[in-house]
Amino acid sequence: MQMNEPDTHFGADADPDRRKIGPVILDLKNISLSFGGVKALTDISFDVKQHEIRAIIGPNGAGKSSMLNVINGVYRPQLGEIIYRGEHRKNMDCHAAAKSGIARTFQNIALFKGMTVLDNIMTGRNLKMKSNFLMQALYWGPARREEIAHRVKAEEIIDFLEIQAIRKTPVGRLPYGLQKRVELGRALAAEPEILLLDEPMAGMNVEEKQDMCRFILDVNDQFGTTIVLIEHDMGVVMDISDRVVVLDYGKKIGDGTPDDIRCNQDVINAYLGKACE
Ligand SMILES: Nc1ncnc2c1ncn2[C@@H]1O[C@H](COP(=O)(O)OP(=O)(O)OP(=O)(O)O)[C@@H](O)[C@H]1O
Repeated sequence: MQMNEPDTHFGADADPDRRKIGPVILDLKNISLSFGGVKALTDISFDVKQHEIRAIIGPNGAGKSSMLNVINGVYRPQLGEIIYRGEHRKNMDCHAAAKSGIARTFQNIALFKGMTVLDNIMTGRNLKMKSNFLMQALYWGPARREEIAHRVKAEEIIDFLEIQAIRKTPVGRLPYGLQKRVELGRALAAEPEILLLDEPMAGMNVEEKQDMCRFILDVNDQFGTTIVLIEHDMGVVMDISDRVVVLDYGKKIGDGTPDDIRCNQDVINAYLGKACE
């Protein structure tokens, strides 16, 4: 498969010293996942360090989205182990993963198109809400105070993502690049420790990609959020990632810094298509 050429520099090269990369917080060991006869992942191991930007790349069907789905508990691997914040599990549980600080965006935008930007971002606060449905329906004392606090948080995210002007606009009316930004906002509303981004730049023009890169780097830098992202644009991947893991037909064929990956012959053969310069 042919990827986009690195047509621009996306700035802010990952600098592990400045950004204080921490210890491993997520360790995936020997993960295998099949759907009937289809082996989506075979014996995959890699880890994610606190505060790093970790990319997963590979051709279509390589197993990248399946890997994110294993990390946030949507898929349960048949073999392997996941160690998250020191706790060993055979698989993650979707709700527990979200509660314990793993948030996600999707390849195809998954927002409520008829709802405003603000309300979509508020849905990202759901897991943090303590008041029950009845209290919220009656908008009673504590529920009211709680909602105000959550709205303040949502507004902070809106300011951070520079989308104040569209906060009351229904999401379905926004151009694609802005919808992707709102989806990032909804994931940030959960105040995640690990943010999983599935092709955050897909379908964007160069300017929109530059904006999205800046926001991803700022989230990582200012909030200390660890980021795991799937991306096909190699210019973006090589510019913003600390480490890259490469999948091909469900197997791991490379793992290392962007420079290691650029010059890895298996990765060149399977995906990059040309030797490093
Ligand atoms: N729910 C599912 N049921 C059956 N097969 C699946 C399912 N999810 C993924 N697969 C299969 O697993 C393999 C890996 O798919 P996956 O979507 O993880 O790849 P990918 O690297 O994310 O591809 P792309 O870059 O096209 O999004 C494919 O053969 C796919 O058809």
